[in-house]
Amino acid sequence: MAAVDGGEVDHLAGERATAHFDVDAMKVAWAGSRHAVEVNDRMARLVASDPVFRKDTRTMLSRKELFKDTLKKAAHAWKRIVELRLTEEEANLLRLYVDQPGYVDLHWGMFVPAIKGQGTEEQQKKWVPMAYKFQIIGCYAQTELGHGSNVQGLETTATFDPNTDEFVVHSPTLTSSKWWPGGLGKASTHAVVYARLITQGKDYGIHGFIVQLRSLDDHSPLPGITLGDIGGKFGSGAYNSMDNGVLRFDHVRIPRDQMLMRLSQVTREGKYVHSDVPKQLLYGTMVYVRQTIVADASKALSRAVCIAVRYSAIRKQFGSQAGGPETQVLNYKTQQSRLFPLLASAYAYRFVGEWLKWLYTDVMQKLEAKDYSTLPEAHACTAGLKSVTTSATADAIEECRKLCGGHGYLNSSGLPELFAVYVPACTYEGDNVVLLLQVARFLMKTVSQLASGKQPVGTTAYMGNIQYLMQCKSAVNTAGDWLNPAAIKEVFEARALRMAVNCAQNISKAPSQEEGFSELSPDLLESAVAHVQLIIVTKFFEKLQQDIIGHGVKEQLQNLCNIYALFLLHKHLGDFLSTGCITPKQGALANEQLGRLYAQVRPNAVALVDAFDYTDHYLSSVLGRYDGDVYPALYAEAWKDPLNETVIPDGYQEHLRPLLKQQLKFSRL
Ligand SMILES: CCCCCCCCCCCCCC(=O)SCCNC(=O)CCNC(=O)[C@H](O)C(C)(C)COP(=O)(O)OP(=O)(O)OC[C@H]1O[C@@H](n2cnc3c(N)ncnc32)[C@H](O)[C@@H]1OP(=O)(O)O
Ligand SMILES: Cc1cc2nc3c(=O)[nH]c(=O)nc-3n(C[C@H](O)[C@H](O)[C@H](O)COP(=O)(O)OP(=O)(O)OC[C@H]3O[C@@H](n4cnc5c(N)ncnc54)[C@H](O)[C@@H]3O)c2cc1C
Repeated sequence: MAAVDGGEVDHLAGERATAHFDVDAMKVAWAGSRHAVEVNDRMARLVASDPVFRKDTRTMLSRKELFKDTLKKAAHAWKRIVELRLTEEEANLLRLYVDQPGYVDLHWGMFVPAIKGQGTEEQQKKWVPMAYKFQIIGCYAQTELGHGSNVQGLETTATFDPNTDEFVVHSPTLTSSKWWPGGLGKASTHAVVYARLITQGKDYGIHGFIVQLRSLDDHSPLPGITLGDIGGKFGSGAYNSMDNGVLRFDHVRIPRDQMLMRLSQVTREGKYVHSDVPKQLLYGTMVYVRQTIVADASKALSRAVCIAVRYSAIRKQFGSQAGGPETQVLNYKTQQSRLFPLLASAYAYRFVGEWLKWLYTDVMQKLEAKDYSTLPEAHACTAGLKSVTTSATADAIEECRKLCGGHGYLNSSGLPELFAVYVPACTYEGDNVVLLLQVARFLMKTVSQLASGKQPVGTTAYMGNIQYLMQCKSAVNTAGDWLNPAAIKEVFEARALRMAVNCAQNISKAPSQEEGFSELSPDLLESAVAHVQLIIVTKFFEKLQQDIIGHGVKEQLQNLCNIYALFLLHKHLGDFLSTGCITPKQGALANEQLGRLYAQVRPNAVALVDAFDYTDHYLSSVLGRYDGDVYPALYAEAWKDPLNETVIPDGYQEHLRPLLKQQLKFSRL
């Protein structure tokens, strides 16, 4: 049976007509500038119009086919980047819209930044141009079979041999095998390897080394190196396009100058010298990537929300008893109360991601000038925001799948693959719980310094207002009062501070700081989440203070900001009540206001997801199509499944026919 033809109609035109704002101006607010809209659009369309970048049959490919397809796409993307002389910004976007995880992500996302951040100028001059021209392919080999979170616990050794001026890189145990690095399994020729530096008989802890893994002539592993892929991962398609790898070293020798020596050096004689920079700069690449992961969260979340909103406007159920039309599921208040907070979160993460990028750039400039004072805050912000936004996004993608009912479970909805690709973000680049505990540690330090009169700055500046925030009571009296940014900010600040102070007080009752921290760690996690949510809410309000142009755009963003904040208040009502920041009545008023805000978003919902400006190719979802022509597309998609290549399935003769024709009968029948 062939596919049914779809019409040329925009089934969502009615929805688009009800929008109260200028969608093109909203595109600018979302993307950050008119230039960003233009370049995003151009790169997305370039990818969408190129048959090599098709991805509609991806989930049906075998692992080998998928990997080969990824190599093909990466090579083709590079060819186009060179042919069209794309700028770095354009090239990054082109890769983003190709939308298939692969070795290039780690090559550009971690290998190059690691060399730039931790290599000397000389090392950068030698290695970066080769990496930029793809004469070498690199990955980031830190995690081992036995240790990922605990970086200080890594076991791989790099022992200096002064006789030959080389390091001997070795995997002393099974658990020291490098395990997980993306791009390592099959593609990379080089890696930045993290290993314990041993010289003159002393262990100086973890350092980075550039190690060649494969021959540049025939790609075979170099002597002493064992490596391969670690095996299939969660979901079909999805992250299986990536060759996450295993790597073992058997006394592999590398020249001394392949230790990344910007932060510390080993001299020709084997003397260890540490520069006067904080040793945590070794973790700089992780800080950089965590910051990019926050921006990625808004991308992934907005994709899922775009699919769920458009489909919810098309899908109709119930309400036609009198012969009238059925109800669009988007009109159900339950659908709105599940979906609109996710829509608001997508915008919130987009703006906090923008701010985090600014913070990161600012910290980097300060580091260049040898000012290391903002490093702890940069670490806490990147770790905390990475954790909160990825956990919420992973949950939200799954919620969007459910919001699309049964069809959301089909691969052709795009949601299963999006979830499977996205969910490891909660683990990679730092397990989300481990990272939140880092934030909590930073908060406990800040609280303990309050007593000494040290004024907190940046994202913890609110803690300086401790006298007021520990005893204030919200003055909200009506549902409308919750639209006042000051009222929202006050309760979020009071909640975060009171939770942190409670933890600090309880820790101080324990026999030791360490025992108290461990005992209180579940509470500390919640305290860290409260602090990070305050940052997101605050940055959304700050965004609204900026010059936002376009008819109705600011009003829509205000609604979304209020939804984001009041939804969090509703979700974490227990925190706000138990810390005495609000009364149960005020909690109920917040919920009442939320309902009103959802009603205001409803006519704008489709236009608000249109403002993400995603092509159908990037969305890769029959449910999220721009034209809303969902049913013919679903129908056509089914016939593409390999199972439908023949009318009679493979296996009929061996297993179905004998069963159907069997003469044996159960004796009881
Ligand atoms: C375009 C680009 C696209 C990119 C796409 C990429 C694709 C993505 C694909 C996926 C790719 C996935 C790729 C991958 O997955 S790569 C592998 C990622 N691995 C991890 O993230 C491991 C997580 N673990 C750690 O980071 C450390 O072990 C932690 C932090 C847990 C402990 O650490 P440690 O054992 O040392 O102990 P400590 O807790 O006593 O801390 C000691 C002090 O250090 C401070 N501190 C700690 N950390 C930092 C920091 N970072 N900056 C500044 N400071 C820092 C800390 O506050 C404390 O300060 P103080 O309290 O003493 O003052
Ligand atoms: C898809 C993917 C890609 C990756 N790519 C790379 C890469 O390119 N390069 C690379 O080097 N690595 C990579 N990794 C590895 C990744 O960085 C680690 O898996 C991650 O840091 C988590 O470490 P772990 O696996 O050791 O988890 P574990 O630490 O073993 O976590 C197991 C459980 O223990 C809990 N836990 C651990 N420590 C604590 C603690 N102190 N307190 C409370 N709870 C704790 C965690 O919350 C978790 O629930 C990748 C991983 C994945 C899944």
